[in-house]
Amino acid sequence: MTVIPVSLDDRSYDVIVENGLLARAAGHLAPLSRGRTMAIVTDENLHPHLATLQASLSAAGVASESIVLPPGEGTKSWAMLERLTDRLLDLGVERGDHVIALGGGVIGDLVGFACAILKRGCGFVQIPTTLLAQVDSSVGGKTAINSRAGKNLIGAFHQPAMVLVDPTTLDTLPNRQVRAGYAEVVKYGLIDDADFFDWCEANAGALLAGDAAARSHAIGHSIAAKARIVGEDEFETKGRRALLNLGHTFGHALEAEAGFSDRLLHGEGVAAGMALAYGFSAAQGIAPVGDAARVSAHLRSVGLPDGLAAAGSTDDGATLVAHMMHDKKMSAGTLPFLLARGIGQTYVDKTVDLAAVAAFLDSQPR
Ligand SMILES: NC(=O)c1ccc[n+]([C@@H]2O[C@H](COP(=O)([O-])OP(=O)(O)OC[C@H]3O[C@@H](n4cnc5c(N)ncnc54)[C@H](O)[C@@H]3O)[C@@H](O)[C@H]2O)c1
Ligand SMILES: O=C(O)C(=O)C[C@@H](O)[C@H](O)[C@H](O)COP(=O)(O)O
Ligand SMILES: [Zn+2]
Repeated sequence: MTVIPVSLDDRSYDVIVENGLLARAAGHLAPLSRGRTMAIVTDENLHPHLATLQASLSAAGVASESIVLPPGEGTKSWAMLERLTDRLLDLGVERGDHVIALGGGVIGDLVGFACAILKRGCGFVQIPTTLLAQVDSSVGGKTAINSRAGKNLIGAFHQPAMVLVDPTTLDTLPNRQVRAGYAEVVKYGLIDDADFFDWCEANAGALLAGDAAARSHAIGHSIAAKARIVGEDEFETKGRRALLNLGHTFGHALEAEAGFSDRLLHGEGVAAGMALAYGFSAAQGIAPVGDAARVSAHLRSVGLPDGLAAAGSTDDGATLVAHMMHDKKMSAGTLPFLLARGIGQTYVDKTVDLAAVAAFLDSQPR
């Protein structure tokens, strides 16, 4: 068992990583139940894992009620938020209760936001079941739904009380979803850890094939990186947490263009976005051209999009930049960009000319 602390004053919690943990989850959850029924929120693709969790709780004498939502990015919506909060209120969830989010980043983000606003805030626990959720979304307390204007625009910072990661749940995850989650793993190397990017280049094949040792290393290393950065800047006000947004300004625009559908998964948008961030950095003379080429080559080698063409983008640069204007990093009309001086040398640049970004995008092959 690996325990990774997330240190945030009175909002601190542990991320517990262990193969087979789901079947033993009640050992960690029962103390939070206060002898009351626990609500589990999940999606329709999680039935086997839901059964494992229910069995664990039931064996420990903890009653549970399950709320099963449709899968997919469309579930991060006002309609599903209303449906979920109505159900949680019907179940009589109190502020001192802990709702269990069992699923990927969609379930985690939606449940986290519902719990941030339910009765002005109740507790929740993350049990992430996708690679993306295990290495990124379940940790750090960003919660949100999408709105007509864009990605994650309605949300709150609300930390979970605990994160339980069972890497063996990934055995049932479709390959495309594993690859999409891998984009957020590579991100930690590109942000500030060139050695980890080297490790990714050497071990991506094994990791994506389900090798348990490679998977455990990637998950533990990624969670530790995220916990460190979130611990330095929980509310994204100090310029540190923004680094976790590498590739996301481009990526969210591409996701918006795809209508937040499975035409382009979040991780796929992030992969294309990271390639574009490195490509733009190289085009501006900030990063070596060879580093940008190495990033693109690695993403391509694992079957992730490495730019606009592979992401299926047809919009022109100005249209994509218009999507970016909704980015939450916007400040007094300026959009800070995550650029890089090289692999593992990402930084926040507040001087980027949006016309140059549009021109760069127009110069890219489609
Ligand atoms: N809050 C954050 O810090 C943060 C970080 C990164 C991403 N996100 C958000 O996370 C979302 C993407 O999350 P995701 O990639 O996990 O997608 P997801 O939640 O849609 O899950 C992907 C698919 O896999 C299925 N699935 C989940 N676990 C499974 C399993 N073990 N076996 C079989 N099928 C399974 C789901 O039903 C779904 O169809 C995006 O909305 C993104 O914005 C949030
Ligand atoms: O935790 C963070 O901070 C991140 O930026 C992690 C990202 O992978 C994640 O996709 C996040 O939801 C994007 O943040 P947003 O503020 O741009 O919605
Ligand atoms: Zn992300």
